[in-house]
Amino acid sequence: MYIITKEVYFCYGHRLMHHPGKCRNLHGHSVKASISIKQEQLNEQAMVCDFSDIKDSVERYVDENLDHNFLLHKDDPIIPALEANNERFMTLDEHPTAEVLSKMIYRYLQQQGFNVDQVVLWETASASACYREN
Ligand SMILES: Nc1nc2c(c(=O)[nH]1)N=C([C@H](O)[C@H](O)COP(=O)(O)OP(=O)(O)OP(=O)(O)O)CN2
Ligand SMILES: [Zn+2]
Repeated sequence: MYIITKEVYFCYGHRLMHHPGKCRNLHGHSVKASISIKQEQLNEQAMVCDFSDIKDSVERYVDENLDHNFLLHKDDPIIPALEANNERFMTLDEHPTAEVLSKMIYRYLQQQGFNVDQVVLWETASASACYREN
C-alpha cells in the first residue's frame, strides 16, 4: 500500500455552543489539514496521484466553504445578527469541531474520486482530529 500526504492551510471562525469552557466564545483558528490518499498500485507516472491534484481539489472546497468563513451550529443564536449585517457564515447540523470538519473534507474528496486514507485537521499547534473509515 502506498500513502501520500498533502497539507493545506486556511482560517475560520467558529464557536462550540454549550462548551463548558472558553470555546463557547466566538473565536478563530489558522489551521492545517493533512490529507492522505492511498493506492495499492502506482499509476503510469509512478504516483498514487499528483500532489497538485489533491491541492486543487481540496483548495476549491476549502475556498468555497471554509476559508475565512464563520462556521456555526444551525441553532446558534448569533445567526440572526450575522444575517442582519450581511456577514458570511455557514451552518452545520453538527457542532463545528475539528472532528466534524475533518470528516467534511474527507467525504468531499471521496466524492471527487480520491481513495482517501485519512484527513487530519490541526486546529492548533497542539490539537488535531483525524477522520478515517477503515
Ligand atoms: N475533541 C475536541 N475538543 C475540542 C475542540 C475540537 O474541535 N475537538 N475544539 C476546541 C476549541 O475550538 C479550540 O480548538 C481550542 O482547543 P484547545 O486545544 O483546548 O485550545 P488551546 O490552544 O487554547 O489549548 P491549550 O493547550 O490549553 O493552550 C476545544 N476542544
Ligand atoms: Zn475553536
